[in-house]
Amino acid sequence: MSAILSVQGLSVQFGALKAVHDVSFEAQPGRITAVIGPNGAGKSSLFNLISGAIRPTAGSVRFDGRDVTSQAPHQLLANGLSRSFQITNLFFDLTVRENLRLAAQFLERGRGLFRPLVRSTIASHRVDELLGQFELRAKADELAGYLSHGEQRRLEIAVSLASRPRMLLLDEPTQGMSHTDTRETESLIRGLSRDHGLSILLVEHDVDLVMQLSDHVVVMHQGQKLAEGPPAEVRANPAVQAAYFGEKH
Ligand SMILES: Nc1ncnc2c1ncn2[C@@H]1O[C@H](COP(=O)(O)OP(=O)(O)OP(=O)(O)O)[C@@H](O)[C@H]1O
Repeated sequence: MSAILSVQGLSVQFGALKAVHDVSFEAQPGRITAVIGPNGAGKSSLFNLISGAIRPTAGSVRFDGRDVTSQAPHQLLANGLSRSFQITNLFFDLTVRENLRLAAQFLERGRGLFRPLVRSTIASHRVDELLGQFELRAKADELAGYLSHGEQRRLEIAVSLASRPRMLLLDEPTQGMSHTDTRETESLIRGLSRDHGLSILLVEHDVDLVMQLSDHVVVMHQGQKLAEGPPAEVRANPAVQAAYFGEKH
């Protein structure tokens, strides 16, 4: 199988600090790949490098065989790579439906200015589909700002998927969630991969979540890749235990 995402020698330096140093890994299509590591390991910086928020000092990011290094988020989206932050993509003073509608409008790009009816049907259909898939139909006409935290995170993921990307980058998708919301989000993410064939890269500090959810785990430590492999193998790695799991207990 050829990788959908390939990160090669990626590095970023803030002053003297090598926040990410020479990190390489691949993510396979339709699989859930996770990046974990203790506080300050460089996870967020790596996420920002891949999602185009910051530029690398060295290295490259290839998506679906194409060099996308330093591409802006909207260019990445046009190439099929979407990212979901922690609720920051939402407009709180718009309804759930309006938030989805705005994101789904991306599907109508390039279809010509003079075909408003066709364009509107495509976006409406996608909104309807997402309301059902993310169990937000009952909340469709509520303002996003009035939703519970868990519902907002669900809407945020739905917004990220509105344009039908092939890969989704998730930054700590369960941060600040209740236990119940975390379990629901976990099964939602699993469903996106298993039932919809979506490729997912998630950056997460919740080790238990990562171990249950991921097909492949990349462990970061002090800006570098410490290990990678299937969850059970990574968990059993003595270097990982010392650097990461050791810290937890
Ligand atoms: N824009 C920046 N300017 C300067 N230093 C930064 C910047 N962003 C991150 N850092 C530093 O780079 C290192 C890695 O930070 P990063 O946030 O990537 O780690 P992390 O693994 O996501 O940590 P956490 O789990 O605590 O969020 C840290 O020492 C951090 O202080």
